Amino acid sequence: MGRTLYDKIWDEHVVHTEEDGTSILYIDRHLVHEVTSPQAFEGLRQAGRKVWRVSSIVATADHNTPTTGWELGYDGIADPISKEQITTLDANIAQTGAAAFFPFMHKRQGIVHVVGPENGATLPGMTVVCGDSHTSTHGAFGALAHGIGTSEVEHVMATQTLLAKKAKNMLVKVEGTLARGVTAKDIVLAIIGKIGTAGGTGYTIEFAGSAIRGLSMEGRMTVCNMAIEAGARAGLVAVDDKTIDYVKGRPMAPGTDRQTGQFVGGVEWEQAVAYWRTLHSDADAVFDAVVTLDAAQIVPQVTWGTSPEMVLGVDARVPDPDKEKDATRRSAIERALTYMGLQPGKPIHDITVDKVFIGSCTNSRIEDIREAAAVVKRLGRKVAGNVKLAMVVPGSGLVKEQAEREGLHEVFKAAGFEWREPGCSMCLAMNADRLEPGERCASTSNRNFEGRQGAGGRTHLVSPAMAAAAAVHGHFVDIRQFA
Ligand SMILES: CC(C)[C@H](C(=O)O)[C@@H](O)C(=O)O
Ligand code: SF4
Repeated sequence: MGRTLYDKIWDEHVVHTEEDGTSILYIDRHLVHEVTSPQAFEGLRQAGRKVWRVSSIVATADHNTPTTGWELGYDGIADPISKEQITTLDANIAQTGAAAFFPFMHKRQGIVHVVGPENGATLPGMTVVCGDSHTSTHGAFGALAHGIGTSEVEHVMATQTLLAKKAKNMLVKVEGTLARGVTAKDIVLAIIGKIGTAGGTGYTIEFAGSAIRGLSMEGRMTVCNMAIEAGARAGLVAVDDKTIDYVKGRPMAPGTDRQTGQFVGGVEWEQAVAYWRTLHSDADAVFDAVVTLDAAQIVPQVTWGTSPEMVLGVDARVPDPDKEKDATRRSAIERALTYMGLQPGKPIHDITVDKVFIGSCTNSRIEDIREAAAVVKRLGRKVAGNVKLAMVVPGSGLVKEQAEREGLHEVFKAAGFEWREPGCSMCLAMNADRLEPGERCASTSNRNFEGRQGAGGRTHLVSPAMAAAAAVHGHFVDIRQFA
């Protein structure tokens, strides 16, 4: 019987399996950030253990880093806890070492899920872990990547392995052509709208079909990023030419000269590519569940509630709980509408916003920034009067640099957006960027839970193009009319 992509990577890394299915999985890449690593490092120290394979670690600071005031250096980190987490990471890496470390303000610093792929730290066929749920992002490269908890971070550091049970295989197939202006973000929100936030629980999801193949690597990362919001710990996309082209010449990829940073190829590269080309599900592989979506039917998506599955097309109206027969769901809708301050039946495009956040590990890569800038340019308008703050937060220092090289920051600044330093920022408000109670935000991030962007804040998840259009119109608009 044929194997799925997930089966193949699993088989390649499993060290031992107990009768009950509990397995020991070898881990190739360990991504580390400042929030979930301090206890792990401390635990190792207390037990007198060393990091098993220092060269598997790639670390950066992202959640707590400020997006302004970098001229002040570390003194610009106002919150003492944030500062402590960032300096603790510095000290821990100074002590243990790492294959690469991009500390606060380093030119390659950024959100760990942007930084990994960018530096070639994420490669096809790898097992990748990070103490962060959105590690699923890296599955876009045909890598088995998932988030782990702090105690598992310590376990991986100590043993280079993870205890895991194999998940079931789910195939989500998106076939056909997207309407103009509809993006990877809309695909993944539509998938979550269809299968729900528990739809992928217990599965590893492989995203496939012509619409997924048609996406850039950035788009595939956006889709895999939100696999966790669909309940799956890992998402995957098969390796193809786009994957290999993206990886080629990245600093930590095979075939790149470590001294000059130039691609030189060679046997290591050839062997890697030959292996990577096997990283797809066999034609006769059997999936435990298959879901299909027609790309042509996907409308730009906007979440209206407090869970990513509470999502509709921009042409829809806020749902009416009275029309929901299931009592549990009815009360969930009622509670969400109360929190969100929305009336049933209100057209989604009439919802006005107070703030706009373009950023996060879902949508802060160069393509996302280009998409948003293109909309701002095309609409030729300034940030609407009712929008108090519209901010663009690049995912990494390299994304920022590239965007500036292309003059995109000028487009934003001229329209009244703030152009910030890289980091997680208002995705989860661990730094100074946050919503005030009652404020409503169009956000390109991945979670719209109560209080996610600040206590009492109201989040609507959208694509970068939709967020940019909402910023200049002051309310949601259907991007297809401008695309
Ligand atoms: C802080 C971290 C543990 C958390 C996660 O695991 O995802 C964060 O990145 C998030 O997005 O909520
Ligand atoms: S950008 Fe948001 S979702 Fe991504 S790692 Fe940071 S806090 Fe988590």
